[in-house]
Amino acid sequence: MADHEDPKTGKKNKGTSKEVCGYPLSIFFIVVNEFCERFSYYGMRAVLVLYFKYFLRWDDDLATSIYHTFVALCYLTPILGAIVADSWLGKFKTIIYLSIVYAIGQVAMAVSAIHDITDTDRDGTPNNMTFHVVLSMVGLFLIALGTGGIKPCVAAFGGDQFGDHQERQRRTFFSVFYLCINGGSLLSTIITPILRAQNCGIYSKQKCYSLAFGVPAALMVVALVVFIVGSGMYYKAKPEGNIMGDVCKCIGFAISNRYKHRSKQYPSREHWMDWAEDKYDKLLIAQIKMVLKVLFLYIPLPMFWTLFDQKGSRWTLQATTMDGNFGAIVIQPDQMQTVNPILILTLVPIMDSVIYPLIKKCGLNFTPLKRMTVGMFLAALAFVCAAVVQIEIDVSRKHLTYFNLTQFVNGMNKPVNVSTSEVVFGQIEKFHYSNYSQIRNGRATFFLQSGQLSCAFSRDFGFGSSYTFFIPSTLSLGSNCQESITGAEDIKPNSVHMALQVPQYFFITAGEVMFSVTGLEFSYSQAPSNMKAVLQAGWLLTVAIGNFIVLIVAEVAKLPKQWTEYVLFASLLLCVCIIFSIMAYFYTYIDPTEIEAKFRRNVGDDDDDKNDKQRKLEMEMMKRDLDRSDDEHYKGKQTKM
Ligand SMILES: N[C@@H](CC(=O)O)C(=O)NCC(=O)O
Repeated sequence: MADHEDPKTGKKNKGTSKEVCGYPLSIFFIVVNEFCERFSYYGMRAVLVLYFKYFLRWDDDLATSIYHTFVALCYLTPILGAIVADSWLGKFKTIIYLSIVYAIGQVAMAVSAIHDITDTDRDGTPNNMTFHVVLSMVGLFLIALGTGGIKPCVAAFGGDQFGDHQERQRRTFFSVFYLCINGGSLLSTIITPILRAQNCGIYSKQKCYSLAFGVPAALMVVALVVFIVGSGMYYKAKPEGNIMGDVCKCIGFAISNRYKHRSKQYPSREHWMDWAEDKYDKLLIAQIKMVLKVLFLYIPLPMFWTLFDQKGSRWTLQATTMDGNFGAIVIQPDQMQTVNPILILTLVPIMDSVIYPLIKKCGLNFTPLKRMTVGMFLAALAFVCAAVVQIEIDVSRKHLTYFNLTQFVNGMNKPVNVSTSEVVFGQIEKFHYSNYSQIRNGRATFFLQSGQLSCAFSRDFGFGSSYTFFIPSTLSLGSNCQESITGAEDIKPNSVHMALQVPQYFFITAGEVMFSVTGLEFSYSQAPSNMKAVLQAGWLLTVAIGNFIVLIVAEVAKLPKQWTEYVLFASLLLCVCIIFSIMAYFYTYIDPTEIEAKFRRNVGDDDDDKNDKQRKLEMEMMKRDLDRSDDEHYKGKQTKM
């Protein structure tokens, strides 16, 4: 669809096919697409670490490492997506093609979690683990490519749909978009752990990871279909050329040119990027300088993500050693992650409409960089809370899992069959015992059958407990199993309650609102008009690096106690927070539009009747303006930090 220009106002009006309440109708499809895609991503991610641990039977460290490698990959691929969209396919086609790759990846994950495929001896465990590992790794790679690749495209594609006369609607769209992300994440993080906790299988029943991955796969297909249905209504901007490539080439030229002219006989230039002036447009150089200033500030940021993304790994594993019985409901360890989107949905409006205005009323200038510093501090505090909870668990804990394990000893002189509605213990020979089997938390009823003898008994199981039940030799027709069968508690249930994780979730989410939401807006406001995507990709790269840091620190530190690792991460972030606050203090806000306008006025117009000397003088003044960042505009105020 082409741009339409209002002949009276001269304003651009893009997606004019249909409008609802001032919004282009096409936006509806994009918002629904984002909701389904985030449901798919967060739903799969919520159960991932438990899939590694309990299905693939990896230890905590390997599970955590692969989890963070995957998340890191998801945030490395946005660069790829941005390049493909900008220089080749355009956003629309990139979203379509990569969504297909994404959906295939999700399906591969779901198939990899079907234990029956390789369970040749039908004992409930896969016999060819390599098949499951390889298929799930291929699936995760495709998902990372898809989700990361479309990430910088979808929001920007949504923004493209608005005409110049729809500024207010465009702003609202971005807020709704963020709420949709967290709505999708909230729902999926509730639903997929419930699906995972079901028992399913053809030959034997096991935890249903295939369903927990299958539903996100289905939602990704829905996301794709919804996006395609809206196809006829979208405004599809043409690819603008590979701006990232231009930026890299320009920087490369500046460095090599500087190196060529390293001898003292050449006068030095004010900024090293000025060495690119011999070949590149001054406007492009000015824009790159703005980007580099922000990228420099990004250097300490990965540490925040290092802590933030551990809620999906270490914190979920921590929850497996806790008691999730909340009375009316029983919370699964992976469901604790829902606390984050719930708090996001409440904290974002509270911050925007109450806290920030209140701080402003108190006369404090709570600039974006100050907010981000406070956000980092809150994340460090969250890890201190996690360490305290961990100490509490270590003191009370006797074992490492939240599953309940049960075995039977048959004291009778004949075989007996034991089962529940979900688990089959099978036939236990006389004077023999069964293997341990996993039993769901809460009340379970066991059915015993031996010849004419048939009876049932029920017991309550606390999180993480383990029992051995004795079937007495005296058990006979008409016996009361409820009274005759005795049980010994091998392992006591977990006693530290999952509610104790709420403070750490509160601090990490308050930190996220201050750090992440503000950081996104900061990156957008400080980026030159044609490099907003470059800075978004740079911002997402900090998430990727943060996840790699988890791997490095966990590998290098190899701390014996989990709580000491939490304290280590909190201390590291605190140090980084101090460094960032110093860097932020020296940062001065710029108004990219103003700087660009000055350059355009003075550089682009060759027909200008100013004489060369005058123009040169003005250019020098502007360059100084930029290098010293004299334009300390932030929302119309002179401000530092
Ligand atoms: N708060 C997160 C969602 C979550 O962790 O459940 C968020 O908003 N992330 C941004 C995104 O783009 O996914």
